[in-house]
Amino acid sequence: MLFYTKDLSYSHPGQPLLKFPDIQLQPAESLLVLGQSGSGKTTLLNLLSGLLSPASGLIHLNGMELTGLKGDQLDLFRGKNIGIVFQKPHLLAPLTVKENLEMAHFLAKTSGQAIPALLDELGMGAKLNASVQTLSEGEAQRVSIARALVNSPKLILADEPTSSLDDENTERVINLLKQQAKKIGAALVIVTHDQRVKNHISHFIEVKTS
Ligand SMILES: Nc1ncnc2c1ncn2[C@@H]1O[C@H](COP(=O)(O)OP(=O)(O)OP(=O)(O)O)[C@@H](O)[C@H]1O
Repeated sequence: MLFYTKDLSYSHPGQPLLKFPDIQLQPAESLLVLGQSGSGKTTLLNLLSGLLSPASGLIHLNGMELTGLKGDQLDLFRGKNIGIVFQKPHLLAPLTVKENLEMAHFLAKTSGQAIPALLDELGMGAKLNASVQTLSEGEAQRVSIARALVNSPKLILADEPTSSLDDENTERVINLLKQQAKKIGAALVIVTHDQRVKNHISHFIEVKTS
C-alpha cells in the first residue's frame, strides 16, 4: 500500500478529541475528504502533511512512518514526497512563475520534474517567465498545482482547491490533478464541499465529530 493511516486522532488545545477514519490508497488512487464545517477536515490534512503531530495513530507513506520523523528530516521528507495545494495559490508575489517552481526544487534539495515541460502539460507554458502578479485566479491555481507536483511527490493533498474557480477551471484543475497523480504514481487526497468535484471522484471518507 503506497499510503495508509491507522487510528489517527488529534486534539486542539482545550478542544474535544477528533478521531479520523482510516485511509488506504494505492498509486494514482483518489480520495475525497467530506464533512461538515468544523468537523476536522483541515486538521486531518495538516496531520497527513506532518504539519501537526497526531495524539495517536500511524501515517505511512512510501515505506516511511511519517509520525517517526522530526525537524529537518520531516521537512525534507515532506518537500520530496508530499505536494500541497491550498484553497488560495499562496505564490511568492515578487517572483516569476518559473522562480516560484524553482523555489520548491530548492527547498526539497531535488531537481524534480523539468519546469517548462510541466507547465506545458498544465497549459501554462507561455507563462514561464511571467510575474505571478499578472496571472488570473485560475492560472495562479494551476501554477500552485505545478508547484505541488514539481518534485513528483508520492502524495498530493488539496484543501478546497476549486472553491474560488468557475466551472471550466474547476473541471480543468480536477482533471489535471487526476492526470498528474496517474503520471507520477501519487495518491491524491482532496478536501472539498464542491459538488462539481464530487461528480469526478467517487471514493470518499467522511470526517465527523463524535
Ligand atoms: N488552532 C486551533 N486551536 C483550537 N481549536 C482549533 C484550531 N484549529 C481548529 N480548531 C477546531 O478544531 C475543529 C476542527 O477544525 P478544522 O479546521 O479541522 O475543521 P474543517 O472541517 O476543516 O472546517 P471547515 O470546513 O469550516 O474549514 C473545529 O472545532 C475548530 O474550531
